[in-house]
Amino acid sequence: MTVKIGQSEPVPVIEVVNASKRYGDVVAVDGVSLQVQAGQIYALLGLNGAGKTTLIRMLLGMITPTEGSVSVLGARVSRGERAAWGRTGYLVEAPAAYPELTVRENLEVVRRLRRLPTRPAPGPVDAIIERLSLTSYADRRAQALSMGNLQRLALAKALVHAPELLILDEPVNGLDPAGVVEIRALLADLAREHGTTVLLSSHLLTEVARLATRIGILHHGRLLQELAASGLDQQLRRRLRVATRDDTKAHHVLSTRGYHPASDLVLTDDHAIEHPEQVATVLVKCGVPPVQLLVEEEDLETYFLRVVGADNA
Ligand SMILES: Nc1ncnc2c1ncn2[C@@H]1O[C@H](COP(=O)(O)OP(=O)(O)OP(=O)(O)O)[C@@H](O)[C@H]1O
Repeated sequence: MTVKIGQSEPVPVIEVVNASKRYGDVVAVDGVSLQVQAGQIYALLGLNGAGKTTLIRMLLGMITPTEGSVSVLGARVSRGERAAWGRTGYLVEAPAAYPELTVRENLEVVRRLRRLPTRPAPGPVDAIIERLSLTSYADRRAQALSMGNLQRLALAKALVHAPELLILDEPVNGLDPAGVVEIRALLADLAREHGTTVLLSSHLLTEVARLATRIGILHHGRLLQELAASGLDQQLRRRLRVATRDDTKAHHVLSTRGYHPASDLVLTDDHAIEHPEQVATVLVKCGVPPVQLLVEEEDLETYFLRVVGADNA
């Protein structure tokens, strides 16, 4: 799926240009520019208060930016503008449903609002109930659902009209591990098989790394970094941890051979990490053979905290 204007090049499904949102002294979103291309799963990653929800609300026309512009599916977003509504599914607040209505009835309300036909069988409501594993809950009232199933119902409501673009604020909140895996598979399948573009927010890099194709790191309203999820591995720092029976001597030996060991014999020199066997050889030759040589890799959460500069907070 591509969005085209006349004969020109495909335009991004989402385009944010220098968008800011201020609330008095608080700058919730600060000069953000980003593009999301068709079929991407773009994750906005940020700690609490980073500005994710504010940016998502801007995309949906719920908040007007103080500065800059936001376009979705080729149309400039402004308050009351509904052009993209029929082609967009979204989940932005805590999952809400009519408590007295059943799962099927809740979805039926959305079907009517969106003027979707009931045919061909099974119809959009039953199809989405099955797709989101809600079949055994279809006749249960929403008020009797667990948090996870309520979240699943909210996703079903966002998907019932098979949107081209799906915008989800923290979509796996409240789901158990099996539910997280299921939603991840569903979103990946939507992007891969149906070309659906997904923009989601999360504060969990580990989760996002498994799901997203592109990641934008937001902090204090600013987009600090954007990267392809496939390039994440190269961003993770590595180091070589060495242990010997005489670390003081080993430290001296390594320091005089062009390495830069920390006091606990951790090396961050590239050539040490690439060639730990050379470190071992030096130590053996100088009479302090290593009892341990371990290349350690930064985990994803540490990387994220390093990028947002909060690791020492
Ligand atoms: N209506 C508002 N009035 C004043 N400040 C606001 C308003 N909405 C958001 N903010 C502030 O803007 C900043 C960004 O909030 P936002 O809800 O967008 O962050 P978030 O990344 O979605 O956080 P969370 O993960 O906690 O939902 C926060 O400091 C928040 O307190």
